[in-house]
Amino acid sequence: MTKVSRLPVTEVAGIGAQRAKHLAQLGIYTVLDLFEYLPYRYEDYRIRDVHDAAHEETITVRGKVAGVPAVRWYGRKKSRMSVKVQTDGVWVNAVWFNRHYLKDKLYPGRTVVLVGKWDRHRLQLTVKRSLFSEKEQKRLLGRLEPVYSVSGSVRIEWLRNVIRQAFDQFGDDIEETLPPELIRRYKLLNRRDALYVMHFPRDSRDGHQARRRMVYEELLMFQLKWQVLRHTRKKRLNGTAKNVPLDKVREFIKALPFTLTDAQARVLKEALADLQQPVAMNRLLQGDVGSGKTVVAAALLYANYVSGFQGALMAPTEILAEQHAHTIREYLQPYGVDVVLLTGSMTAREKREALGMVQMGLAHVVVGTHALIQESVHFHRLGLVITDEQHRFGVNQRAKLREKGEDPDVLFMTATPIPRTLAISAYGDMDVSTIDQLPAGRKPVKTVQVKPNQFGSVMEFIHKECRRGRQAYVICPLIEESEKLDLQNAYDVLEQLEPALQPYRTGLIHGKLPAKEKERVMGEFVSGKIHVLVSTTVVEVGVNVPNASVMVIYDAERFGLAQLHQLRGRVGRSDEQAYCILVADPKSDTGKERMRIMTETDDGFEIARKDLKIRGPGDFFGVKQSGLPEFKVADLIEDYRVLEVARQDAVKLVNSDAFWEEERFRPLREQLEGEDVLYRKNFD
Ligand SMILES: Nc1ncnc2c1ncn2[C@@H]1O[C@H](COP(=O)(O)OP(=O)(O)OP(=O)(O)O)[C@@H](O)[C@H]1O
Repeated sequence: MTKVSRLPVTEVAGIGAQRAKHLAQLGIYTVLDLFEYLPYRYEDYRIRDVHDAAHEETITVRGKVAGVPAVRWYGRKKSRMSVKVQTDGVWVNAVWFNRHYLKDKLYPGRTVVLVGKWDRHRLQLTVKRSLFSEKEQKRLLGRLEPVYSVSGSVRIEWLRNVIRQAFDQFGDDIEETLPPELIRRYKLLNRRDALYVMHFPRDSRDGHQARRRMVYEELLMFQLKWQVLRHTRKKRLNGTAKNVPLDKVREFIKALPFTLTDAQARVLKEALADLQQPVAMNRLLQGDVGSGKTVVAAALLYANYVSGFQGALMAPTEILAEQHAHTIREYLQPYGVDVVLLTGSMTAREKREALGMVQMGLAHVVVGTHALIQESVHFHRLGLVITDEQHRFGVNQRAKLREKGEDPDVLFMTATPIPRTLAISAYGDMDVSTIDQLPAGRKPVKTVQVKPNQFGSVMEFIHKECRRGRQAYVICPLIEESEKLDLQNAYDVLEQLEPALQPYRTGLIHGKLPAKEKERVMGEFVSGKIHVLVSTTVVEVGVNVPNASVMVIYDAERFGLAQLHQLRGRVGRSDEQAYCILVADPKSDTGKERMRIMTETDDGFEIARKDLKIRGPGDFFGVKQSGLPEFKVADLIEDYRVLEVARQDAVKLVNSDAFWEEERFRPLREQLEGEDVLYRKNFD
């Protein structure tokens, strides 16, 4: 049997060298890649009744032209044509943009099929595609057409055809990856049929079955990866059981300027117990914004140090790395711990110096960005690695760092409040600790929503807080897909704010600013020289300036709940009352709901739960910010149960000898192997 995973796409009739190059740009090299290049949605050519269609839904309707089209021109090129079409007893206003040449085809009485976006309030259909000929209608009506993400010179139509062709030629060679018992237990489609139906579903029931199979496969692979890692680590047992002088750690904690909350103390105890085990720690520490994760990290780095090991702390951005270095230094320097910063933007000389310190073990704690996992960094008895905002680091990056030491203890910190059960399922191989309590005396951040035209009163409020010696953040509107526009926008906001905030000083920080400049602006904000910090990107503000008491977020409805909550978490980090002002005029129901939730609750876990309920797709769990892994087919909320089932199956498989030895598991093992070289050695 031909291995479709090894066959180049040029084996498919109609794909020459040139076309193969274009496909390569989409990451498609082999025939199997082609099969696995799944559509991200389907165009639904099943005729719908407008009465049942939701607002803004894309629908296909059949109707009779009931009038003469009217064309309006905007300049010489742009046009808008509209005509009444009668369907299901409703007079729908059909609108075309820049398609005036279709006018002659739209004569009264003609039956047409139109695909477009439905405006339920205006009874209007903005047409995307019009099917006039009977032939075309016959070909498409009633079907679900796959839509692929394509770029460059690859066209969807062509891609569809070659995938069909590939199935004709090689479909039967698609290998089953799941063992027969799992297929039977869950009544899954075989891999070939599932893939075929994913591309060419006959109806939604059909599609549902195919999706079910692909989701299970994807989640099982995901869980297997984790379980294999965990399995090998446990088997090797070569973590180091540290001999932690607990009395010293206790002294450290006693000397802190505050008492740890019960939650902090409990979590610290859990992690300290891990350090003393021969199995390397692999723990997720989740805690709401401002719950005090950093001091727990500091205490652990200290425990690691007094046990005779080097420690590392990895942050997602330079600003955060710098801030952490600063904070950790404040905590640990009095105990003779040398903290060294290592970031990408340091000069060659600074870097060399830092690297030398790290290698010789003169640096006891290294704080940095991704720069930490580069080849040139050689650690000296690396015993503990802590990563902050762990979701920004991929599995491989984490594993790389792990390999640098002698299998160090690893703690991942995240502020994204993922309900605990979901966290345990998603991070299959980790233990989970949760700080579910804020330091005493914290007041909930007072959150209000204002309309964009209330600019004046917002300024007044910032003035008032600044007069009291407090500081403020202003987050600029988010303009997706264009950094340039973002920047322009930020400067515009600054220009508007500066005079309005006189005599208080404003500073701007954005992604494009050189590192040194960022550092300077941040430094001035921390020291209070700048009163109001204007910022474009969310990441740049993952900081701790307890004196800041106001957070203004422009266009708040455009951020997801998780992001909004993160941003709001930048204030309310002391005993003083803090405020969050959401500047928003939401039109959509989701936008309104988000604003309502934000103004009603301050508790991250509660927000996560509520969001799960309303489930704005692409909001909490759909976006990268959520901290959960992203999948091709699976959806963590919808398929949450499958995730848990897959986890249990993966645990059982990995712990059975059959999985490692028997033929029926070979395709699974091979697929895992193909995923990443890092896993390969587990199969030797
Ligand atoms: N037990 C405590 N009592 C009083 N203040 C505390 C306590 N623990 C931490 N803090 C202070 O609370 C502030 C927030 O703590 P920290 O920066 O560790 O939060 P975090 O959990 O990392 O938050 P985020 O994820 O929002 O960055 C800091 O100024 C810290 O000094």
